[in-house]
Amino acid sequence: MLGRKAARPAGDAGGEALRLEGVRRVYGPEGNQVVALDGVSLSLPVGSFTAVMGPSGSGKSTLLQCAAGLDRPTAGRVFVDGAELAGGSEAALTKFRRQRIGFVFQQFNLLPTLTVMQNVTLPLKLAGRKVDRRRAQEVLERVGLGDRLDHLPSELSGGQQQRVAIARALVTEPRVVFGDEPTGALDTRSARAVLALLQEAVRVYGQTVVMVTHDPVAAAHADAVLYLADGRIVGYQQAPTAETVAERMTHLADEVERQRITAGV
Ligand SMILES: Nc1ncnc2c1ncn2[C@@H]1O[C@H](COP(=O)(O)OP(=O)(O)OP(=O)(O)O)[C@@H](O)[C@H]1O
Repeated sequence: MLGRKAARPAGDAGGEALRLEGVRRVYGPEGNQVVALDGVSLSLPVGSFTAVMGPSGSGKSTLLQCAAGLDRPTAGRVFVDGAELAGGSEAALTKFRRQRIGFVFQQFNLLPTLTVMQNVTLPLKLAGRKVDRRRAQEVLERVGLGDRLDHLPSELSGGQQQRVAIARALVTEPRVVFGDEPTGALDTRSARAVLALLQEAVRVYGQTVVMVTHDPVAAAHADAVLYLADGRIVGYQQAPTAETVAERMTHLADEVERQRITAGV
């Protein structure tokens, strides 16, 4: 019903969606540098739902930005669906993102003067693709907003706005959808609805999702959790539950604190 990906069963990996090889991101001038990512390598299969967790400042957002082509690594390589997100011009990077990547932000980032339908069809327009209003409507129905097409974002609740943002991220059938704290600004009930939609995108439609979160309950909706500390991957957990994630996060925070004290930082 929703195009070529619709029938892909959950768990039918069908290859690698995202690959990072030795990704490093250093901010700031020589002599005053911050190493935000310190050689991150990972491989995520198509149709996987991964949460990224770690203490504040561990590099989660930087990882997402580098993987999504919103930022350039200082060193290392990023591949999305087998294609390298390489040097090139800003325009080339933008084109790469528009063709292969969807992004959901904490603050929704909808355009306030465009209707729900216009917000959702915008990525198709920007990518120079046919604006298929029927397809956009189907995706909006999927997120439960089929009856709000002509409304402005300001006429919707936060949870509804985030569901529009999810529809906007899914409409181009991107290779990977990235979410940076997509439930961070929502109440518990709206957050649950958003997480259920992301799960459905993965399980029913074979989408690949990578989500940064601080919330163990949100992380437990993913198939696996990647733990970051000081710019490095320090753990990987499959079939997470809110309890096991919370426990690991507590240990991780204690461990990072101990190391910082030992290092005199
Ligand atoms: N533009 C920048 N310039 C300088 N340093 C930066 C910049 N962006 C991030 N950093 C630093 O890089 C490190 C990683 O930041 P990042 O935002 O990726 O962490 P995070 O795990 O997402 O943190 P939080 O959970 O608090 O959002 C931090 O030490 C941060 O201060």
